[in-house]
This record gives sequence, C-alpha cells and structure tokens, in this order.
Amino acid sequence: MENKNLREDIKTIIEKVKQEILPDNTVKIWLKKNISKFQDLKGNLYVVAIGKAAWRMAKAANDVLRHMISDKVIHGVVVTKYNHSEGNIENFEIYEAGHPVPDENTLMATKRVLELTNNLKENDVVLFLISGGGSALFEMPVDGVSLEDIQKLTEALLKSGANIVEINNVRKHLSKVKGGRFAQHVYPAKIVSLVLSDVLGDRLDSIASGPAYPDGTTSQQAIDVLRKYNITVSEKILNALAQETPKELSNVETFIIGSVKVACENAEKFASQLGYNTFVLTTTLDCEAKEAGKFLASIAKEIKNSDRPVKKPAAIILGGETVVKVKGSGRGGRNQELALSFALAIEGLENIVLCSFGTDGTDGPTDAAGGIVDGQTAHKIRKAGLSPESFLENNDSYNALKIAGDLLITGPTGTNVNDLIVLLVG
Ligand SMILES: Nc1ncnc2c1ncn2[C@@H]1O[C@H](COP(=O)(O)OP(=O)(O)O)[C@@H](O)[C@H]1O
Ligand SMILES: O=C(O)[C@@H](CO)OP(=O)(O)O
Ligand SMILES: [Mg+2]
Repeated sequence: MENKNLREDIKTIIEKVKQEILPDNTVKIWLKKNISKFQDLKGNLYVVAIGKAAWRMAKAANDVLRHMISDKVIHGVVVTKYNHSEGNIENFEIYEAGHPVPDENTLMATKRVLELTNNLKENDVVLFLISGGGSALFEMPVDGVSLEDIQKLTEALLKSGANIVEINNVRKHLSKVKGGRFAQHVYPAKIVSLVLSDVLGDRLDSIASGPAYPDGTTSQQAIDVLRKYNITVSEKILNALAQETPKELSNVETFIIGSVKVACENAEKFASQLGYNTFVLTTTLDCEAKEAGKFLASIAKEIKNSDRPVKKPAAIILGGETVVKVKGSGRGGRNQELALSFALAIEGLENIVLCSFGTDGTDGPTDAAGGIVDGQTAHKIRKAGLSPESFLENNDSYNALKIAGDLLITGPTGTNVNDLIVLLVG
C-alpha cells in the first residue's frame, strides 16, 4: 500500500479514537449506574474537576446530576489548563491555570476549591473528577515552600528524564492537596473520585498526584528521586519532603473510567475495520522516546521484509508515555521526538507510516499533538538543506517535523489518556 493511503488510514484511525476516548460518555454511564450514591444524600454535593479533561468531565456530570437529582443543590469548580475550557457550565466556577508548571492561577483556583470544601459535614459528598494535568493545575505548597520553589523544581524534574511516578512522588510531599491530603481536607465528608488515567499501570496515587488516594510512596523515596537525577534543593525543601503523606484514608472511594488501554483497543478495532492485521505490542511503553522510535523502525522493517510478527498490511499499536532527557535548546515533545527518531531510521523506505499522538492534543510545550512520519520525512528536511540528525540531537523535533509538514495538530482534545502510537506497514 502506498504511503498516501497509509497516511489517510492513520489519520482516520486517530480521528476515530479521539472521539471514542472523550470522557463524556464514560462519566454519564458511571453516574447513571451509581446515582443511588447521590440520591440518598442528606448533606450537600460538591463537584470538583481537575486536569486537562476537567471541563468535559464536569459538563457530563452536571448534565446527569441536574436531571437525576434535581432536588439537590450542586456547587462545582473546574480547574483546567489554559484554552481547555469550552464555556460556561451551570452551577460551576471555571478556572484555567498553568501546565505542566503551576502558576499564580493554579494557587488561586486551588484556594477556591479549598474554601468551597472547607468545614464539610459527614453527610456531604465531594464528587471528584480527576484527569492528568491535575498535578500542575491543583496545587497549594506546604508551609515554608513557595510557588517559585515548586516551579523551579518542577522544571528541573520535567527535563531530567524522570518518569511521572517519580516526578509526582516529589510533588506529593511538598503539597497541601496532593498525596491524599485533599481527602484529609474534606474529611469527614466522603469523596468519590472518577479517574481518567494517564499514568502507566493506572497508579491511582500518581494520577494528578493522587489528591484523594492513600499515598503508596514515602518521603525517603522522594528524596531518592532527587538524588537519582542529581537535582539539588534547599534545606527548607528537604525539611518539607520529610513530612509523610497519609497512607490510609477512610473517606474515599475511587473508580477508573478510562485509560490508554481503551485508546489502544479502539485503535485496534478501527485499524481492523480498515483491513489491517493488528497487534497491540504494549500499553506500557516507558523508555526514552528516541530509543522507542529506533526500536519501532526495526519492527517496521521486519514486517516489511518478512511479515513478522504480523503479516502485511499490518497495524502495530502501542500505548504509554516515553521520557525525554532534554539536553538541547530546541522545541518538541516526546511524541514528536519518537516520530523523528523513527523517521530517521526508516529514511527512504516506502509503505511505512507511523503516528505518535499525545491524546490530550499537546505534546510537550508545543501546539502539536505529535507527528505523522514516513520514509520521506527525513529526506524532506535534508532537501531544505538541514540535518534531521541535528534537530534530534538538539531536542528540536517540533521544527524538524514542521519543515517536513509532518506535525499532527489537533488542538486540546478534551481528554487525556496518555500517548498512542500507531504504525502501519502496507
Ligand atoms: N524540546 C523538547 N523535546 C522533547 N521533549 C520535551 C522538550 N521540552 C519538554 N519536553 C518534554 O515534555 C514533557 C511535558 O510535556 P507534556 O506534553 O505537557 O506532558 P504531559 O502531556 O505528560 O503533561 C516533559 O516531561 C519534557 O520531558
Ligand atoms: O497531572 C499529572 O501528574 C500527570 C499524570 O496524571 O499528568 P500530565 O502528565 O498530563 O501532567
Ligand atoms: Mg504525562
């Protein structure tokens, strides 16, 4: 099959998956099934939605709750990333704030959530809608630690090559709302969490840094993360890190309503409908982005030459979250970097196309969601008189793919279930 057809197919698959993984339906289905939790409520109902999918989760929840428990008063707050709100939601205050590094608006919105959920009674319930991005969007540093401290440390951790479990381990120990501390704040009220997972293995204490989940990590482990990645911090941060997070919580109930596995299963379904032999290679890809790109190129060649491990036309599907040790001064993200590295390793080969897609619609600090590349990608960059290798070296995958015309641009998608990679070999 020609590159052109493979490209069309990959775009179709990604577009269809994007629709399927919106949280709207899953939130509605869950609430309708579990409405008894809220119908018999003697106290008040508060809805708090944090993360990149917060707006859509809150909208879906409000649509159901307004009809099914119209006798109850609902107060709600949404805290989402800039440009991720899609308008007003009745009964809700909506805030936008900084991501992946928190800012003043993060603190302002979080303060508002803490005020609204202060002094709750045993009969009150907080419906907590959690999605990835929550760590940056929902934050109140512990006493003695400033916003600037958190910003600097977050920046260092994000560039270090540490994975999200490690990063959030540190964040949790410096926060008044992470690592189960938000659940302590609303106690004795109950907190029912619906979680859209963007962390590999669906670790509930890591997704958005687990504000309402017992923390499975320790202060010592947080300090070890800083050592492992050679990040030095002040004495006051070390002191704050030494305060343990709660390891048990009696007022929480938690339910996962979506994850990258669902994205992979949908990609498999849609690829299969288009006539591809499908193979989900992993839903927990977590190595360096560059390495993943190279490895996938070797798989593409194996299929092209020997029809192994799947016969052509083949669709190989992966889900996960790679990491990037950012050493250069360029712009990019882990999906774009994986795609560029793959493109270099299959340069000149026909009938191979790969798409690496950050399902939230923004890959790294760029306006691209990822890249769609083939054997011509590196060639197009060379034709412009530039070196694709140098772009990769400088972590400048965004500009490399831009020159090749191979960026995937979707805008914020309203969901966030980590990264999806689809490789087609025709
Ligand atoms: N120039 C770059 N090239 C590749 N990756 C980068 C670059 N700059 C930042 N990153 C990566 O982008 C990540 C943050 O991107 P983002 O898409 O917001 O992550 P997430 O969707 O998980 O929140 C950081 O972990 C960092 O490793
Ligand atoms: O908020 C967070 O801690 C992470 C994981 O849930 O999300 P993101 O990588 O999108 O910032
Ligand atoms: Mg992430």
